[in-house]
Amino acid sequence: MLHSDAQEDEAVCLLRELQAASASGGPESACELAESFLRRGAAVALLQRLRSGSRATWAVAAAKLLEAMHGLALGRLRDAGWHVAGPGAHAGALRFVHAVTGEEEEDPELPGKLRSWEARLLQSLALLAAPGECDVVYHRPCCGSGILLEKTGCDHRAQQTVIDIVADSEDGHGTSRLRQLHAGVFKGTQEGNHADWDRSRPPDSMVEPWKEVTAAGLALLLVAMEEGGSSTSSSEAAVLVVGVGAGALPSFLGLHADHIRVDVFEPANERVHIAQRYFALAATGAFEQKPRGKPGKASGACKSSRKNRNRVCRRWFGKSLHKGFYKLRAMRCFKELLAAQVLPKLLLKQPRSCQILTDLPLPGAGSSYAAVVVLGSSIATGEALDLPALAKLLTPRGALVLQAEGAVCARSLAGRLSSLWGSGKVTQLTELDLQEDPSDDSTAPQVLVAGPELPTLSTNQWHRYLQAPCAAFRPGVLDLAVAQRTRVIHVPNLLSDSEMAAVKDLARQGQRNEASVEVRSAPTSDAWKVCFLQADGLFESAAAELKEKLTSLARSIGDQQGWWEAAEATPESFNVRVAEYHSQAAPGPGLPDRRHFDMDSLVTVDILLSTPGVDFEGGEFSTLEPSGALLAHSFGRGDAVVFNSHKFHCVGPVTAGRRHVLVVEFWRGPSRRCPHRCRSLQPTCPAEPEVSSRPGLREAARGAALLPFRLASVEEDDEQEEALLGSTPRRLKLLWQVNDMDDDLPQPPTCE
Ligand SMILES: O=C(O)CCC(=O)C(=O)O
Ligand SMILES: [Fe+2]
Repeated sequence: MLHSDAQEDEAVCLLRELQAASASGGPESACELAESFLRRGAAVALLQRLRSGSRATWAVAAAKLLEAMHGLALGRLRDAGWHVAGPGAHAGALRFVHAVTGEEEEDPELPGKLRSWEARLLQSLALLAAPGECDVVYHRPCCGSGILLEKTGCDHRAQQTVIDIVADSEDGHGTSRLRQLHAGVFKGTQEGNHADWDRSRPPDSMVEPWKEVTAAGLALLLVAMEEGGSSTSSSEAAVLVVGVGAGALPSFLGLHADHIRVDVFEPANERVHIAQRYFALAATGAFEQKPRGKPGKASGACKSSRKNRNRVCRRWFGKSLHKGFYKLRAMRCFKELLAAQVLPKLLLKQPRSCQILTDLPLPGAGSSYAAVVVLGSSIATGEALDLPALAKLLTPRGALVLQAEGAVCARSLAGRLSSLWGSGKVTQLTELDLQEDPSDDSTAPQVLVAGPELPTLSTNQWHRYLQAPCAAFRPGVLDLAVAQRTRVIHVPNLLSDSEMAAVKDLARQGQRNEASVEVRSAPTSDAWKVCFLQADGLFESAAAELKEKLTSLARSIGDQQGWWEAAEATPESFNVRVAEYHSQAAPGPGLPDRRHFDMDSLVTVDILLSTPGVDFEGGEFSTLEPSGALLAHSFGRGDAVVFNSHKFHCVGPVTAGRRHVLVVEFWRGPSRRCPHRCRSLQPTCPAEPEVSSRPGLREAARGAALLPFRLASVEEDDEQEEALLGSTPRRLKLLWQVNDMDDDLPQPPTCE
C-alpha cells in the first residue's frame, strides 16, 4: 500500500506526542493517549506499515510507537505487582505472575481506570511489535487511510482485518498458526468477538465457542426433526445462514451434514471473498468477486480416514503414518509442504459447498428453511433484522436461531420474537457453565430460538434424532438438575480387610502396565495417580466376585432410589464403565471442582481404602446440594458412598499422608476394557486392546460419523421467576459435550 509523506509524518508525530505525554503527565495521561490511538484503529494500521518495511522511517516510528504503548501497559502492571513470565497458553498471549501472591494470569487486571479492551490490547502489543509473530494478511479500513482512521460519526464497524498469529505451540514442537477475522476496530488478539481459526485443524473446527456450537446444534436438530417428521418428503432440507462471517457455520454444516442444503445470505462480496480466501469456505453462487489466487490454501478437514493419510504418506515419504512418520516432525519444510499443498488436495474430504445469496429469497419462491440462523456481532444487536421477513422463510416446523449480544439485546430481541408467535414460542438459551459462578450471567452469550412450532429442547430429543443413528447405546442418565436432588447412600463396611488387600494387589498388577496409569495432578505434581483396573479385562478376570458384588449393589440402590426408568433397566445394560484405583499423597489437590460429576454414568460407587485421620488428613468427600451448600459425607475405611453419577461431588485437598479409594462407575454401555475413562458410545472403544491391534476393527469401532459434540444437559433456569408467570420466554441453560473419539489414536501431523 502506498502512503504519503503526510501519513509517514503521522506516525512520527504520534510517537512524539506519546513521548511528551509520558514525560510530562506521567504514565496515566500517556496511557490515556495510547488508548485513544487504539480506539481510533491505530494498532492494525501501525502493524501493517511496520510489516511493509519499505519506508524505513515510518517502520521505525511504528515499531517504536507500538513498543512505547506496550511499555506503558507493562509499567502499570509492574506497579501492581505483575511481571511477564513468558508466552501464554494461547497464541498471542503473555503469561504474567504476581510478585506477592504468585498467581498466574494471562489477562491480569490493570489497576485504576485501565480495564477497557484498549488496556488488554496494550498488553498484547509486544506480540504485534515483534517481527515474525504477527501478520496482517488482509486489512480494509472503512474510512480514511492514515494511522488514525477517525472520521466523525464512523464507528469503523465496516472495517475488516485478517491477522495471522504465529506462536510456539503448547507441546513445544515448532509453531502453530492462528488466523483471526476481526470486524470493526481491532481489539487485541485475546478479545472474544472474532473468528479464530487454528490452522493446524480443519476450518469446521472454528465452531467451538458455545454460541456457535449452540447455533450449529440447533440447526442440525431442527433439520433432523423435520426429516424425521416427514420421511417421504422429496425436497431436501435446508438451512439459511444470515451473514457469512468467517464461514465457520456453513463449513461445519457442509462437512458434518452434507445432505443439507446450506444457503448463506451475504450481500457484501468482500466478506464472501474473505471467508473463501482466508478461511477456506467452499461456496458457490452468483456473487461478483471471485477470490484471487488459490482458494483456501489449507482447506479441507483432518477428518480423512487414516487409510487415506497412510496412502499419501507412503506416496510422499515411502512410509506409512504409524511407522516412523513422526520422525519427520522436525522437518518443518516437509510439514509445510504437507499442510499447504499435499493434504488439502489429496487427502481431505471436501465439504459440501454452500450457496451464497446476495438477496433474501422471496417467501414462497420454493425456498423454505428448517432453520434460519443469524450469528455475528455486526448483526447480533438485531436492530437491522427484518424478523417478519425471515419468519416467512421458515417451514411450518422451522425456527429462527439468533445470537444476542448481552442481556439487554436478548430482552429486546425476545420481545420482537414474542410479537411474532407469542412468548411461549421463544426460548432464551445461555451456557450451563460448570466452572464459573453460576449467578453471573449478565455478560454470557445468549442464543434465542423461536418458531411457530417450537420443538422441545432436551437431551432426549438430541439423542433420538442425532445421536441414536450412530451411538450403540443411550446413556439414559438423569438430567443434571434432577440428579442434584438425589441422595448419597452410605454403605458401611462394604469391603472386608481381605477384599481391600485384594484390590491393592490388583492395583499393583495394573500399575505394571504404564498405559493404564494417569497422573491427574500433572503437570504440577505427581501426587494424584489413577490406575484403571478394568484395562485389558483385569478387573473382570481377577476380581470377578467383587465386580459382581458392586454391580448388584449399585443396581439395587439405583432401582430403589428411582435413578432411571424401570423399563430401561435390564441387567445387560448395566455394566462397569471404569474401575479406578486412586492414590493421592499430600500435598494433593483433592478434586476441587465443586461441580464435578461423572458424565454419562448412572451410578458411582466410591470405596475408601485408607483410614481417615490415621493414614491421611483432609480429602473429605462432599456433594454440592441444590441449596448451594457443600454437604460433607464422612465415611471410614472399607465403607462406600454410592451416588447418582450426575450429582456434583468434590474432594478436599489431602494435607497429610496418602488417601486411597476405589471408584467404580456403572453405565448403560458394555463393560469396557480400555485403559482410560471411556467416552465412546460405540459397541467397542477404539482403544480397547483387541481393537487397537486390528486396524480393520478399529475403523469399524469408530462407527458412523459422529458429530464432534452433543447436548449433554438442559437445565431450566429457575432463577427467572417471571418465566414461571409466562410473561417472558422460557430460559434454558445448555451444556455441550465434546465427542472426542480420536483421543487415543495417533494424532494427525500438525499442519502449518
Ligand atoms: O476421590 C474420590 O473420592 C472421588 C473421585 C471422583 O469423583 C472421580 O475421580 O471422578
Ligand atoms: Fe467423580
